[in-house]
Amino acid sequence: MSNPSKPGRRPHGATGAGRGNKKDAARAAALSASAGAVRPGSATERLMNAQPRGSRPSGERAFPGQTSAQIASQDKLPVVSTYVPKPRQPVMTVRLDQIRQVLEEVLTWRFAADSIVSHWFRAHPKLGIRDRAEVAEVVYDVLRHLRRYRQLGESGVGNAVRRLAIQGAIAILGAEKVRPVLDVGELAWLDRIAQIEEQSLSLQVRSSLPDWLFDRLKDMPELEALTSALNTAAPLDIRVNPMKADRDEMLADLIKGNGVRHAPVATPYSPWGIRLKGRPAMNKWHQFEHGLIEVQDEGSQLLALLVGPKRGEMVIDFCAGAGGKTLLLGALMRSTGRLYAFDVSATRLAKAKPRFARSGLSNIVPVAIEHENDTRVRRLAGKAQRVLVDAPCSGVGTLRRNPDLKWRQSLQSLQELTALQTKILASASRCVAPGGRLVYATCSLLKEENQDQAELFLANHPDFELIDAAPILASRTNLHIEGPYLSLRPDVHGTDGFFAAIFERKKSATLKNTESEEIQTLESNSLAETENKIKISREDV
Ligand SMILES: C[S@@+](CC[C@H](N)C(=O)[O-])C[C@H]1O[C@@H](n2cnc3c(N)ncnc32)[C@H](O)[C@@H]1O
Repeated sequence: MSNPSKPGRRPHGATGAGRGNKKDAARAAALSASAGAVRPGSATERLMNAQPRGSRPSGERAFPGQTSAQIASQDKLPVVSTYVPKPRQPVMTVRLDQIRQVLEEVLTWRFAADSIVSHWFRAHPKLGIRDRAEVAEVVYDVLRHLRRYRQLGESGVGNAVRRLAIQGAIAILGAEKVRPVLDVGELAWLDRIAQIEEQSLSLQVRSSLPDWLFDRLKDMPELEALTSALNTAAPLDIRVNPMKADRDEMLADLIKGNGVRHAPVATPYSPWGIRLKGRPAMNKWHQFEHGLIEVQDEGSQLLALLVGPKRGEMVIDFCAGAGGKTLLLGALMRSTGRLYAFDVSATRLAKAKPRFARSGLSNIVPVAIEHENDTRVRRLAGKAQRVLVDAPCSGVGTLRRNPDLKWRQSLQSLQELTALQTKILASASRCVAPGGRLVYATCSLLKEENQDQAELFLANHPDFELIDAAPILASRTNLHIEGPYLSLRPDVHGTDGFFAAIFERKKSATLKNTESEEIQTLESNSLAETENKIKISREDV
């Protein structure tokens, strides 16, 4: 953090002695007023007597009898400043206050934690990289352990958010750095909570889960391992662009180049993944700028294998968002065919555009739709060989990266999300051609959003059948799952929590009346005359 009172830093406007600018006289006057007795021959005395350099005729010495070496050394006098430092606060005092400020914003839950943190950093541009990292890491630690920290904080006094900041700072930065800046009351409180046995706290509190979420996870096997993994920061997974790079070559390049400090290793399952430690500023790497690599969790990479798009096909990424999965699908299609990237959020699609540009893909058609049943969706009824629904979901599988989600979601939002997922899945399924596949995916661990949705879909869509994900993955990776669904867990697979189900539209399926009517209407509206009689141009979709 920028601190004007730091030793060695010159306050704004202070210049080196002997520079001879107009401020020298005033500075000398100030010095004489403040310095008291000036030691004869000292640097201060020389500074006070020095003429501004510009006023000295060329070649004339400042003091008769001075050698040129003495004059030269006079130009290198130590910095003397009129700055009177305020009593300095210890760095940790400032840090705790910064963390408290950010937490107070985040805990309103009005916006996602990552946007609040970035916004706060933009408002404090003088913070250095390390300052930012410390603030962000502690804020995220507090979000991960909020319920436990709140319970332990109850026995303290004063500002409750500060007590959260203290617990987070101790966990991330160490008690030896934090304790020296605490007051007696805070130290006594810390000593009291240190006596509490961790196991005496309920599992809900220990794992810092809200009740609605705990109730839904509690019957999962190895619950403590799961919750502990969800409360641990994730590594950074990146993916090579198969159109432009080879994973092994990229790995070698990173190991000897800009990735060396982040211990890059191949991800265990995805053929395109590389895992990095820490938080590299990867968006400044030339490999990123040239579209050779992208950030993508290994679980998301595996989804593309389940979709399995081929060259020349028509494929729809129904909830494309910022295009993470679209990019890999497009590359697997070798930039041929047509890949529609639908989303109701034009803002998210706009964020995808620079990624599409970097990737070098030319087969992607981004389309901002009004809702899942938009006319532009209905025009594609029965046309697509592959449709991916990466559905909006609770995001419980991504708590390692987005710990605020567990506090920002609720039972009510979960119910709204599941209703939306059902509707999106039904609409998207209409786009699937007979014999084509629909992949439904979430980054959730919750049965309501996963298995229950898959079963409901199958019950309501007898023209679709479930395809086992296990052999598809076994043929391309060394990931062996039970099937028929893909369920990934951070504690077992080292990825975010993911779910995917594959449905195939029976070859014998005939388009439902409503679907054929939609096509006929569109044809009679003279949108026809392209492949399969329905024209969906890049412009009009
Ligand atoms: C899990 S995110 C998708 C992430 C994206 N596939 C990626 O890999 O970056 C879900 C997306 O669904 C979109 N969405 C929400 N409601 C939708 C709807 N009714 N139809 C289509 N997309 C919708 C959201 O805007 C959001 O971008």
